[in-house]
Amino acid sequence: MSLLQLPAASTSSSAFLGVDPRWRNFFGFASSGASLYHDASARGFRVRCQSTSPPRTKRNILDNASNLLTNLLSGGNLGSMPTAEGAVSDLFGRPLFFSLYDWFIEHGSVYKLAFGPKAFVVVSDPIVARYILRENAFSYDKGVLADILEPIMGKGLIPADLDTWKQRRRVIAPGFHTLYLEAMTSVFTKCSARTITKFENLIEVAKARGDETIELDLEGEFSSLALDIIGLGVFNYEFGSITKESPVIKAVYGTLFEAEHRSTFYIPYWKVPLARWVVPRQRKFHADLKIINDCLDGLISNAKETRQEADVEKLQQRDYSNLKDASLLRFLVDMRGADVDDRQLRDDLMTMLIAGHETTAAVLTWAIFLLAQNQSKLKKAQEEIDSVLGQELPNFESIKELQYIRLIVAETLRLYPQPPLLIRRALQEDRLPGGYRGDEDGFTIPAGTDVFLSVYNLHRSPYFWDNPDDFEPERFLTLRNNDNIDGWSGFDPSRSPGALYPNEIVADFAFLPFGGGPRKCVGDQFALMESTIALAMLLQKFNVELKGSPDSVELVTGATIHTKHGLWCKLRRRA
Ligand code: HEM
Repeated sequence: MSLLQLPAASTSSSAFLGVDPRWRNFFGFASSGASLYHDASARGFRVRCQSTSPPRTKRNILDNASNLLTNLLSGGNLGSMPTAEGAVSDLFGRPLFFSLYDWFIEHGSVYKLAFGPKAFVVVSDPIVARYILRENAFSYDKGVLADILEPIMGKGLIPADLDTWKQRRRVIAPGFHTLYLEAMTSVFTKCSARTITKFENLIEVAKARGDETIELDLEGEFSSLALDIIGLGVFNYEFGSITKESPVIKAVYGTLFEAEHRSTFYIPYWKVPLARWVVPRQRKFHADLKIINDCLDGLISNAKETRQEADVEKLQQRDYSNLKDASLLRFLVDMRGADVDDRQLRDDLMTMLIAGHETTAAVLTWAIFLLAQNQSKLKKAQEEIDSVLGQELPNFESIKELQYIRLIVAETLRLYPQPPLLIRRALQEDRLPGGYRGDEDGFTIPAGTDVFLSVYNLHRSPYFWDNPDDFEPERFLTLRNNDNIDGWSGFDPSRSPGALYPNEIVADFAFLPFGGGPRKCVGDQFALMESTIALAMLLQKFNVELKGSPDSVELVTGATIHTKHGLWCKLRRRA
């Protein structure tokens, strides 16, 4: 087989960008541009809007052009690195991360994926991942991911330049302190209870027709639940999306849809001059952004008007039971010495809204998908829930006792990591260490090289996991210690004493559900507790089966792995 060649531009809607539509899903590793959010955004509305993203400067354009050039040139300059040669058909009809897995098995844990002169380094190795994410983290930035997200998240933590990131991370991370997380468990419980009530009401209606079972798209329901939770937890805003649709909710879905669409395109079409005024989808996107930004601006100005300044240590000791607003925004505004302009705050909030919404919804979706196919494990989960909770609601303390549910959440993240790939770009020439299965001496990569860290490959690697494709939450209790692999310390829970959930430290970077190193997810504990509570409350009340066969649930990926047509399930009240 020969190296992939870029096909010629076609005459389709993408043609004005010079991109063959067959290549449009390349960067986002998607098999389809369609998504869960399509309907919500398609029913959107238009509002005349002002610019909400930073002005395009000559400098920006030059930087992008020079990045692209460096990257193109680096393609042929990766020395002796094994090269994946695939057929174009490998890229279509299924998400690219499946092909990246096949090439990993064939070529080893560090290989070059070449597309004509363009090349990416694909890493599926814990030693190299640890090096890039932790040991030499500041020699890499987010590369193409930042290009895609910057118009939406501005200088929020994910796309931020290093200086801004350092400043904001220092302020935001302490916001996720223990008392805040404890206060959040009542938000998780309250919102999950609303979802449960909705299902119970639907079952009552079904009963009136003589039916005990309802059929519904749980992915859609989890998306609403996660949106309501992130709104309350991050900026004390009640989306109420479980029961209603509002312009702000529509705008959030519209923005998410566009973010996903952008992540599935190779060329940044949104940077084409005048596109935002001429292309209807771009106009709608900017209108949606304006609606969200207006809403966030209102919340920020309210929070500032009621500011009660205090030192960070004092804020972390607040009596949350007496606070009307326990949100992260309250914390960020009240923190002494952390004054920041409204625009930065808005970028922070927008980043957390997007980073914390779809990811958690995806965890719940795939957990149910896996459990529905493993009814004995679902029963085991329900037995634990019955013995820990009975008919009571969960709280902060019960999370500690819901061990099996926590392991289900971790195992779901192993099999369906969100996102399946982490993206980096080398800021300078670097020497990657030898991996466990690659070149002993490692490889040199030039500045500008785009690196894909395949979390999916790491999590399903036959070299680190027994029966890697099987759903076995229990595996985390008996992980083998592969200390015969040079440079990798194996699995060892004692490296992370007190951790409630398996993490990258325990696995020495063979398990990366939230990344690792300084850019590790700042909301990991929030998300894990949210998923544990929502799952426990659902299984406490209902039995779940898939409506169709597991094979009929098609996967698509943008930033996260989700289904093409929803996760249609049958729900029945437990006796
Ligand atoms: C199950 C749910 C979640 C998953 C799987 C997840 C996963 C991740 C991963 C893998 C990263 C690292 C990305 C990289 O290194 O390129 C990340 C970063 C981040 N996540 Fe999460 N996340 C989740 C929930 C949340 C929540 C609930 C929030 C906020 C409330 C959040 C906020 C962030 C932020 C701000 C970053 C950027 C951190 C930085 O660069 O300093 N995430 N997330």
